[in-house]
Amino acid sequence: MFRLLTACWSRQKATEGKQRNVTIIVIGLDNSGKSHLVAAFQRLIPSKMHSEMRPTQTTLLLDDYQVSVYDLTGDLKGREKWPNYYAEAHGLVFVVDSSDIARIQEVKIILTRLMFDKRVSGKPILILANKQDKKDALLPCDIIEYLLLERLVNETKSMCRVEPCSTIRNLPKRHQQPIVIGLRWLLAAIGDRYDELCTRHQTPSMSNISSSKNIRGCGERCSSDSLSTRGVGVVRNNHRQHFEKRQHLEHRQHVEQRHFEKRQHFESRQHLIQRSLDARPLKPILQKDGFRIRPKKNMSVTFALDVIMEEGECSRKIGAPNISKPCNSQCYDTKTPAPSADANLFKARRPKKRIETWDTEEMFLEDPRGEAFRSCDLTDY
Ligand SMILES: Nc1nc2c(ncn2[C@@H]2O[C@H](COP(=O)(O)OP(=O)(O)OP(=O)(O)O)[C@@H](O)[C@H]2O)c(=O)[nH]1
Ligand SMILES: [Mg+2]
Repeated sequence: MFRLLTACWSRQKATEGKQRNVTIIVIGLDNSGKSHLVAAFQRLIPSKMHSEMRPTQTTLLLDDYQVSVYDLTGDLKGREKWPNYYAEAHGLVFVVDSSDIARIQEVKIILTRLMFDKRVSGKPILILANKQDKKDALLPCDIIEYLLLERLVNETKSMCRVEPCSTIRNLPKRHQQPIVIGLRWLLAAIGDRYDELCTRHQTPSMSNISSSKNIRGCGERCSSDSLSTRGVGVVRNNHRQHFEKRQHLEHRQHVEQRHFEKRQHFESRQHLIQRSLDARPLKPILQKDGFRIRPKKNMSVTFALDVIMEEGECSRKIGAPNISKPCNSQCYDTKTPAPSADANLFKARRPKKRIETWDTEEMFLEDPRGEAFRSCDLTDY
């Protein structure tokens, strides 16, 4: 009995030891389904911890992670508070109402600004194309094309996955699987760069404090030095003045150079943001010869930064110039098996295929000309 208890205790200790604390923020426009998503997390993930300490925060236990999920409101007032959470977050979940085509331009503006924020750039982002149960919902390929996501990923170096889903309760469980699959992908992406992401959210404040201290310390030292040299010969004084003048000049040149670089960086960023915000008409994406084009299969798409990855795997060479292009015609592998049964949902597994299909046959119209997948070829732009 004693041995059994000791074994249990040491196993518990070992589990605690390798558990990682992760912070994730859930954002997106108001009414996109963020709160429903968090409720779905709670329902689908058999976690022992559902902290009710703060209404916006939920704690989940999944695989080796203790995940603090912050559900932030998406109205204008709520959006003002988002930046307070950026530095803290290891990864982000961005929820899109795929059925609200009228607000897709707003989504584009918000997402572009978000991904270009220096506290967010480089962090993994899971984009959930929610409300796929609705008849006119945009598919991931439509959303990717309209948001110019491939370009955004390339320029901001944030790994990204688009997962179609539905968060409402009364749908069959298999329609909610992508939620957990997406979260697993996000956690795996965070786990691969965990130390870097942890230091990153400490670094800005720490370095600010230490650098400001250094500057002040240096200033104090200089003034005391100059006091101590008063009264020494005029020649030495001249030398010193000359030296200080030179130092001052060099410092000014350095500051000007930095201003110039900052300005250049700012201008190029503005240019990129503006380019990304240029609206592209949705009509050609959605219509062809008067027919609404709807592929029968709905699927998730992962953007990596270097090599083509398997689903759930993450890039180790962040910052490499190329990204994989999973969203081209070859990648829409219609033979890919549908996600496995519910029983496998919570097993820590790494499926073989990168593109996950999700059968939405009953939700979409038939494609009368069999041309559905043409509209998804992102290699054209
Ligand atoms: N059809 C359908 N409706 C959904 C789905 N998810 C959420 N909704 C509906 O969308 C509405 C808004 O959902 P919420 O979860 O409150 O949205 P939110 O993003 O938290 O909104 P804010 O907190 O105001 O930013 C509700 O009426 C939900 O019933 C979905 O998957 N399918
Ligand atoms: Mg909400």
